[in-house]
Amino acid sequence: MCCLSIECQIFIKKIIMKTLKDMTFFERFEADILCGKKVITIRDESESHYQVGSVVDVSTFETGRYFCQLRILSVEPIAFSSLDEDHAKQENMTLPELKSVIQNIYPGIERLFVITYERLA
Ligand SMILES: CC(=O)Nc1ccn([C@@H]2O[C@H](CO)[C@@H](O)[C@H]2O)c(=O)n1
Repeated sequence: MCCLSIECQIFIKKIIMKTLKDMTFFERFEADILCGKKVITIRDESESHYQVGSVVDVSTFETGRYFCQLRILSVEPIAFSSLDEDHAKQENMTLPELKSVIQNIYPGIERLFVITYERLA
């Protein structure tokens, strides 16, 4: 039995549902996303819940500033060791750059997910 009021439970559920539909990016990637040079993101398991076909509101990680909406096209598992030039190209980076960025964000994590998206106007 939950001791919170029904209003409180609904409020918490709304926050959770909104959080699951949001995505954040580091500010330095905003320009590449907006001009279509960066068409994937690579995330760990905690961010692998995005539903294919859903539309997510995107904001900056640093300040929470909204900057676009993306439609999720696919969510596929990928091992860190299997990342290749094709992934790097879709990130608008070289492969060593991409691996270094990911190692900084997700140190020691092998099990990752490639999320492909399209920007909505
Ligand atoms: C802010 C936040 O919550 N998390 C992340 C996680 C990842 N990324 C970018 O996705 C690609 C592969 O990981 C690279 O381009 C990353 O820098 C990001 O911008 N923000």
